[in-house]
Amino acid sequence: MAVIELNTISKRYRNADSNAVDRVSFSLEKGEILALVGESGSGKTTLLRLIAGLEHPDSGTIRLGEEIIVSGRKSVPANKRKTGMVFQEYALFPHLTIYGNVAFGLKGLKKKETEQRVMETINLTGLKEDVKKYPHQLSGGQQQRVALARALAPRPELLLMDEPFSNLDTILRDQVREEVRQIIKAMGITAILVTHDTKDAFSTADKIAVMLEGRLLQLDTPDALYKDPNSSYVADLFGKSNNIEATVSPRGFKTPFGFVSGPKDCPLAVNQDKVNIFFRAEEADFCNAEEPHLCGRVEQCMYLGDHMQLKVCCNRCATCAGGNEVEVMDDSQRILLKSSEQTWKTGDVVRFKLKNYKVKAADSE
Ligand SMILES: Nc1ncnc2c1ncn2[C@@H]1O[C@H](COP(=O)(O)OP(=O)(O)OP(=O)(O)O)[C@@H](O)[C@H]1O
Repeated sequence: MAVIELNTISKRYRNADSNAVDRVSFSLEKGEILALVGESGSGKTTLLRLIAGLEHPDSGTIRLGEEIIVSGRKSVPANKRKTGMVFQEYALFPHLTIYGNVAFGLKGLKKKETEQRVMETINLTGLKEDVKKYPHQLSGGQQQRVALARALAPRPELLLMDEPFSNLDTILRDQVREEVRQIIKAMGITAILVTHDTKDAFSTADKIAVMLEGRLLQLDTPDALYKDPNSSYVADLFGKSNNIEATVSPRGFKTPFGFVSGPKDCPLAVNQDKVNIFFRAEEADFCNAEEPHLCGRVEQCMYLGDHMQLKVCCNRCATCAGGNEVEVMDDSQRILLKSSEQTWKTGDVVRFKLKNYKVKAADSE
């Protein structure tokens, strides 16, 4: 059984024109980490607060473990829900030691049990040397671990984290993400984190939910979201993508860059004349003229340190000297390719083949 299950949860703030959270449903299995990503105002924090019990939805139900915690007017109070919360600014108690901070949420346990639980959690989070220190004596990364230990000490069924890495500098952030993931995984806890940063989501989460205007656009594994996004919004959120128009023919797809051989059992190809071919820059391989290939001309080269990014125009575009016909260029006739070679220049002919691509309905964008 899923640890947490949301069913068509909606929330509209007083005097607002639209829902901050709009009919969101999903469930998570034990030990899964979910990242909620989306632009500012998309409803991520509101959704987290609804799960934590800091807000009440207008409709929908939430189940945590075996208990329905939200349904109609029923709402289990926040302090009775088996959730732990880590806030952006950590919210540690400055007058308490690390031990005191971690022990804070363990009221009700006997002294010996409390001691055992605190030390167990402190060991897991690598804070053993710091138990007697105060928060101001610790680095940002260490404070983050204290906040995590404090949330985990009561052994919640669900850990909620609101922008947990945003106070850390870039180098520390990479390290802390990894540590946080390892700790959560070691404890087998189900977790939801809210972040603006797609790198946080990719490196920490097992699944990512993309939100826009209160709605859940797509919830999938990082790999599936990257390689098979269900909308151009999701595709562009995780890096530049190529989405070229194509016409279906018996053996494949005619694109402005040439012919792409079709997979044998492509369901879209049967019923549709026009489709989109979707691929990431790194899913194209450069090749020579002897192999079957797609072809275009370099319109712009960008040196990006570890690779060159080539903006490539199809041969039919107005800006390409080699075009037989002049057409008005639209975005579908420009693509991005990645190259480790640094010898490209504007106007060069580029031949490439697609290692991977997805066929999408032309009207799916
Ligand atoms: N307490 C509130 N009262 C009224 N409106 C609110 C309140 N909190 C959030 N909102 C509105 O609800 C919508 C969703 O906000 P929310 O904070 O959940 O988004 P978010 O994705 O977490 O944004 P951010 O990344 O900037 O924190 C926004 O339009 C916001 O202005």
